Amino acid sequence: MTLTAPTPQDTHGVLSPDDLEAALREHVQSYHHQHPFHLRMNRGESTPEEIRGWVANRFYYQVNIPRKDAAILSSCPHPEIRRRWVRRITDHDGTHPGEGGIENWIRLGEAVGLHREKLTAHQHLLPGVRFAVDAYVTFTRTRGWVEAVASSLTELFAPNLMAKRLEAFECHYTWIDPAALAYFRARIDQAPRDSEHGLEIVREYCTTAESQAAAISALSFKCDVLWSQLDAIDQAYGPR
Ligand SMILES: O=C(O)c1cc(C(=O)O)c2c(n1)C(=O)C(=O)c1cc(C(=O)O)[nH]c1-2
Repeated sequence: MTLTAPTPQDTHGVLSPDDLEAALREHVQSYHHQHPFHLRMNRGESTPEEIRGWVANRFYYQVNIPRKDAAILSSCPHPEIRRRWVRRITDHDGTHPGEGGIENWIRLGEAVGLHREKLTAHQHLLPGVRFAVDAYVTFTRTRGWVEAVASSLTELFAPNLMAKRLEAFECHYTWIDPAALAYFRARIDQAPRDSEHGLEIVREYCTTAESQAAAISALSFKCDVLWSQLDAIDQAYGPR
């Protein structure tokens, strides 16, 4: 195979890494921080029942995140990427029983009045949330690993929302023990580290018009996953 400089035709429609990143970042417009359920929650207007419904249903997302990360690990052929990506699994699962993000989420559940056994058995799970989360896991199992990585990039937008949420919980929902908010405190540092890595991968590997379009549509799909979860939660627990 001869290596020649790309002709103008080869690069037609291909974005520079910076333009690709800008196109991805534009998706903040459809991120779930704008969902009416989150807006009400951050204004301090959610009832205890709404908060409980949200915590119980978001638990299904939480427990499935390490499963989708394991799917990405299984299809990624690069040891140097897997070595960094694997950290996401231990962040959520912990390295010992009683540690990690899932356990912290269960403690949040208990602090809002949910029973550990009912929460972990998904007894409160709404069908719309199940379908949305399952669609995310299936996406990462069936698409190429770079597309799956791109779908995680909603985390680019998460730290602002987490910081606002933490403030709202501490200020408005004083019936919740602040120690139970450990999950959100941890994510404020973890999300930027994770999204920086994801972005680095997408910038490096999406070098054709097709792969760039696939990355952008993966992120759009993921915004829909998050939005659909909240639609289902809002419909079940929000004001009529
Ligand atoms: O509470 C949120 O608004 C929120 C959003 C997101 C996100 O944007 O995908 C994640 C999380 N939380 C989160 O806690 C988390 O661990 C997480 C992992 C991922 C992912 O796709 O890999 N997103 C998110």
